[in-house]
Amino acid sequence: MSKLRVAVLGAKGRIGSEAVRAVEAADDLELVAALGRVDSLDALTGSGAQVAVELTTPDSVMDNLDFCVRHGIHAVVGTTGWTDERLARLKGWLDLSPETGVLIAPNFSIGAVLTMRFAQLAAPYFESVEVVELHHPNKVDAPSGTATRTAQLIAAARAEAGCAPQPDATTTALDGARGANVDGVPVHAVRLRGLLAHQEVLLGGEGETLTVRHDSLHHSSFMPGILLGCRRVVSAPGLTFGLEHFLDLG
Ligand SMILES: NC(=O)C1=CN([C@@H]2O[C@H](COP(=O)(O)OP(=O)(O)OC[C@H]3O[C@@H](n4cnc5c(N)ncnc54)[C@H](OP(=O)(O)O)[C@@H]3O)[C@@H](O)[C@H]2O)C=CC1
Ligand SMILES: O=C(O)C1=N[C@H](C(=O)O)C[C@H](O)C1
Repeated sequence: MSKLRVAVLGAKGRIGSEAVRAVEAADDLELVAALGRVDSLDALTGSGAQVAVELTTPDSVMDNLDFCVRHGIHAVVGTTGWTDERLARLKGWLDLSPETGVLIAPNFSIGAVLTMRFAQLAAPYFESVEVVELHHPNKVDAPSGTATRTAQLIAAARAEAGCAPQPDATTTALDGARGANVDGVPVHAVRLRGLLAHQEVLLGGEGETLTVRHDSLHHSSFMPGILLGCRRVVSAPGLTFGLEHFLDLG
């Protein structure tokens, strides 16, 4: 059986370099290009890449995806910075290339995907919910894509269940003291040397709290999700947002 031809964009970065090794080690995948910021995207078409793994920066990802979709190259995207406006632009490109698939995964680790699912499940049963994400200090964005997505899922679950807005009696606060407000859910971002990628969802009700915590201790935690994304995206045309759609979570 022929191997799936995979390229990595952002190949010298923290996660990109790990992805290069993971693709090289996979029996059913062939690494055909490993590109950095200065390399031409023509290497994608020249190498016959079928899937591009996009692990660059929020300022590069749109141009890279524009190129991939225009050339019918499927994409597995871990890069953050997704807004409604960016998603709409991407969907517009995909409409013109209906056989091409793009997976955007706010987080490729199974533990983080499950954290989001557990938080979504628990959120309607508690009066208060806050998200705390903790990352290495070289991370360019805040809050993390995972924390933003987690808060959006929590807010949607609470709205669907008819929950009242959560109480917050703060009348004075220093700017930022209550974190960022994502759809009504406070999200706090910690940047600390020694950390990699961590998240806590704190839920509080009368006389009890529940904490859902996930820790990525090494970039290897993201690799099974990236490899699964490569294998599945080729038969999933259009936009898939979230790795959970490629997992059988029941
Ligand atoms: N979804 C998930 O599970 C995960 C997502 N991420 C996300 O992935 C992204 C990368 O993170 P991280 O590896 O830590 O960041 P790094 O800064 O370590 O890596 C980014 C790399 O991309 C390169 N780059 C920038 N622009 C381009 C371009 N146009 N073409 C090719 N390469 C380019 C950079 O090169 P240069 O240094 O020259 O600028 C750099 O080597 C972030 O958005 C991060 O949040 C990270 C981990 C997990
Ligand atoms: O930059 C990182 O490191 C990570 N980025 C992603 C995010 O913003 O959620 C995923 C993970 O948290 C690691």
